[in-house]
Amino acid sequence: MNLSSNTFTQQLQSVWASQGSMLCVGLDPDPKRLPAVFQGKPEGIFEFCREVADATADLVCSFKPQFAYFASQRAEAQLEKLIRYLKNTYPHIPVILDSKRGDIGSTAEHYALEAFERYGADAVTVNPYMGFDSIEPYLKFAGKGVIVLCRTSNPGGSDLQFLKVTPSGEPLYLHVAKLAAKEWNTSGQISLVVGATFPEEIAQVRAIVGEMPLLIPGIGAQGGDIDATVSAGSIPKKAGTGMMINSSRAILYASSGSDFAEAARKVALQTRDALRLAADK
Ligand SMILES: O=C(O)c1cc(=O)[nH]c(=O)n1[C@@H]1O[C@H](COP(=O)(O)O)[C@@H](O)[C@H]1O
Repeated sequence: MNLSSNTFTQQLQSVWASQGSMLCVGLDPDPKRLPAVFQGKPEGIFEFCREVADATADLVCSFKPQFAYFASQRAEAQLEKLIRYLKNTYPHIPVILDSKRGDIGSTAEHYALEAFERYGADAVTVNPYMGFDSIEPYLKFAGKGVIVLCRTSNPGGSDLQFLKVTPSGEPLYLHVAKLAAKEWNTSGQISLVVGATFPEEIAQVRAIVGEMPLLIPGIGAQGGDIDATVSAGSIPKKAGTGMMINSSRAILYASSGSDFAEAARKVALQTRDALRLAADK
């Protein structure tokens, strides 16, 4: 295990305890859905995300800005500014850059520099399809979190992730979970993505990975069931820990009016409380 202080995993342990929340608010600023006041404004994307973050910061265990929403709008500078703002204002809340990168080692080195040095994220999502040498460059950044796609929340995830890949008939997503937990995670930096839309698979993954943190998108707009998700992903005797359960659109676009921040807070509060209730069952 990595013993350097304030690692992503340690940040998570502290924030689960101090905030009493497993909610991750996803920052996916869709230009078509931004409230009118931000449309066409030079730093409208940054300002929208900042206001939602300020309205929900006491309710979350992490924030997860999604890279594509910024890059498609030529708003990488606003993403940099947003992560800097979040880290300065809420240093106890880990920021996950969701960019789902995956490439050969020499290129992955630059994706890792992008995530951890340019953007200053605490963790990044990565695609394991190209194997360990495509993940290794991220692990060289001691203490940073590397969140590997395992069983994704989308329906098409089954196309490949369910293929049986071992003589014993193990599906690919469980093979990824095993590799990640038993071979790749020598420094304790790895977490896995499993979708809230597939609670049975969350339980299978949890059984393999022990106490490894899970990023679980798919509640809210994708319809994942909160009770089933929390029950499947819980760590025995450690209720309220082990999961970053993401909701983006249901919180960000709870209202398209001038009350968007208040409405986002209301949905975030309901979601955090539903997650807490489920954990206490
Ligand atoms: O890695 C992710 O965050 C991710 C993995 C996955 O399997 N499914 C998934 O929806 N996501 C991301 O989680 C967010 C879900 O957004 P909502 O469906 O609006 O809550 C989006 O930013 C997705 O890109």
